Amino acid sequence: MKTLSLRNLGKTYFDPYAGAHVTAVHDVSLDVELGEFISVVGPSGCGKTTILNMIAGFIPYSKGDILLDGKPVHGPGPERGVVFQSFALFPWKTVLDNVGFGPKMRGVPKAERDRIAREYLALAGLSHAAHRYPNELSGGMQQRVGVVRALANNPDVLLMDEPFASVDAQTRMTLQEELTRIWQERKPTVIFITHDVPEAVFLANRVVVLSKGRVLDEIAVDLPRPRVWDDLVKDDHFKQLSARVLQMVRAA
Ligand SMILES: Nc1ncnc2c1ncn2[C@@H]1O[C@H](COP(=O)(O)OP(=O)(O)OP(=O)(O)O)[C@@H](O)[C@H]1O
Repeated sequence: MKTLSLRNLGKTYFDPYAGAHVTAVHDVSLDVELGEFISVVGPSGCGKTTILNMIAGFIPYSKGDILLDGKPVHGPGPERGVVFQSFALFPWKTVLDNVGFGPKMRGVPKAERDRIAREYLALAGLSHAAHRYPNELSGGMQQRVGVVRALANNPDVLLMDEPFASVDAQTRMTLQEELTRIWQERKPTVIFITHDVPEAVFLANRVVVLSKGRVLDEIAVDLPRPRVWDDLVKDDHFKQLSARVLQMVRAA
């Protein structure tokens, strides 16, 4: 398991339509501890996805450093798993084979990768769906498969970009509870991007608020775990923390 450091990270894009450079990320420094769960919030266009894509190694950074266990990150790697809003499952593969895909790419033999996939499917309450195809699943189930597919690679760092944005509110709350439960069991380091302030607070140990490509502030979330919505909707401390984060995002 590894720690993640962003040091004075910056990203400038060339915008071909404007014929000019756009600085999406100005100067971001952040140390993420082993097994920490960080939520990142901020107004549209503040650079959240750009930062996540740089950590994933999908796009190069323009300045600064990203260090994973002290080593610079350049390009994607199996120690960093990514979950997007779109489910991005392979439609021609069963759920079991979707989840076993990462281990397959690492050369894990079939029996062992099926065992790994079944273990993760059980963790997400999806054992019954192992032999179905993605188009036979609801949106919430597809997103669960997306999450366990990333986890089946046993990543040190799980990068999540608004993974629950396209499911209904009820399913979303269930997925949030499940994710906190799975995280507590496996303890990967998680960076979770969201527009939803209560979601950010519910999930994280720390919420990072971005504004115009910079870190505006960070708030520690000292709510006890396990976290369940039935308790937290009535919890004054949860409400206060959410209100503080919301104020910051609105001021960002
Ligand atoms: N490939 C690109 N080329 C040029 N500009 C880009 C590119 N990708 C992002 N940008 C610009 O960089 C800035 C930050 O974008 P980014 O998608 O990282 O923000 P975000 O906080 O994730 O936004 P949202 O919450 O709307 O998803 C925006 O001004 C955006 O227009």
